[in-house]
Amino acid sequence: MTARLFVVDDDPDHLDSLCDLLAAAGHEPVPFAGARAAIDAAAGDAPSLVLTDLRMPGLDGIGLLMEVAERGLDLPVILLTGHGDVDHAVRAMRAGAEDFLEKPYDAEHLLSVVERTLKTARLKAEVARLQHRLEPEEDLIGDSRALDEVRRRLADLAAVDIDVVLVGETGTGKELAARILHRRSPRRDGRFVAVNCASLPDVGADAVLFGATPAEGAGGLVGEARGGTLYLDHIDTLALALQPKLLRVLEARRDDPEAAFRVVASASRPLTQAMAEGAFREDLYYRIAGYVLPLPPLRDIASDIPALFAHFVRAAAARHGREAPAADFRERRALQAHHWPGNAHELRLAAERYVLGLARPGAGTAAARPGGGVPGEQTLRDLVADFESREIARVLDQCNGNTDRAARLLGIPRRTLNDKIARSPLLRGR
Ligand SMILES: Nc1ncnc2c1ncn2[C@@H]1O[C@H](COP(=O)(O)OP(=O)(O)OP(=O)(O)O)[C@@H](O)[C@H]1O
Repeated sequence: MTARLFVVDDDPDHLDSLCDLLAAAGHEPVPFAGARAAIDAAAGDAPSLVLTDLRMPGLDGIGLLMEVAERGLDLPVILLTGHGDVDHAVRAMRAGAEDFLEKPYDAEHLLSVVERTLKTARLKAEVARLQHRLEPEEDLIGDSRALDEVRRRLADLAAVDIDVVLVGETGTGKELAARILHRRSPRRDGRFVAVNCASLPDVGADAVLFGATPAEGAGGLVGEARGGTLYLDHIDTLALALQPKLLRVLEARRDDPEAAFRVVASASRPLTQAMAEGAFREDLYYRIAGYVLPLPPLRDIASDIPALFAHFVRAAAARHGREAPAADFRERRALQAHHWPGNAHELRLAAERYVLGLARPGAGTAAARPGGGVPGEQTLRDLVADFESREIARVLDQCNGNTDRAARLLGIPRRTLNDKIARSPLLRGR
């Protein structure tokens, strides 16, 4: 199977002959005279393997290995060492080299080491992919009507080939929803590649996104999403300079169904707003906004908060090796009364503090909800009385204040109704 390999050597003759050997074996070698250039290119469009000389001026083979590890690049590296360079070879293996070959090496032997390394890397990727598919499916927690609606929409959208924009405040589960879309879509064999547009570097974002060699089409992170899902988080912050290129790549998807991928983009504000401010291109919007799905903030689905909190409590308890405490009625009410500007992120932290015994759920939060009062202090009796008063007020309105008819409709004696009216501050002044 043809593989793209980076070959690094400061000796041009040796570099040429190595590349010829690899090309003759059916691979696609990319030559580099220095380690630095190879690493920068790998960060944009990773090859299947790097074959590098150990001793080079500037960054040497060990330095290259260390940078690969530091940048979290999952790249097998084979080192070519000088004869008798045992110390360096040992250091290289410790630094994470896949293998090393002593010069002068036998061409056959080099090719067999390359093939073996490529095979191991493919197997590792396959195992990771299968493991991912075996992981328990994370689903949206909550059964409020709004969340049910989101769930239904996600199921409909997953089945069809359409790009989706998810709009919601931070922590409203946009990434979770995007992963659900990916998992349930016909393209789930491809990868789910998440790109946080807000944390792309100022310099070099182009290569990270599209690859270092634009002539070859989309490489980089966009290339990795081929056949899968490209999740563009915080797309409203994508630099204007990168937007036309993204548009071109998305348009090119149509020409090559094999390379096609679904775009799921997310934003914390409507993209139409970013467009009106001139921060987002209209043509790109109309390319990706196949369907715009809003995700509700926690304060709008307060009935779901206790279940989500319990989920985070269980996760935090497992992580810290503690018992999972259960919030009591008052605590659950306090949680529901909070404004939760950080939504699930904030709720997760509250759960962690609760598990560690650092704070009660909702402690110091009730007043944070605008106009929310202090429901955390209410008892069940208060809540029932509150509900009863509202129901009586509704029926009284319906009967134009006629207590006889209202008592009949409510199924209680008129005297009882009058008593309740006299005792309720809400009803007394009516
Ligand atoms: N309804 C939900 N059910 C289960 N887990 C949820 C739910 N909502 C959010 N989460 C969890 O809360 C965490 C934060 O959610 P997520 O990262 O999806 O939010 P986001 O909207 O993408 O946030 P940001 O805007 O900050 O990127 C994740 O671990 C996610 O799995």
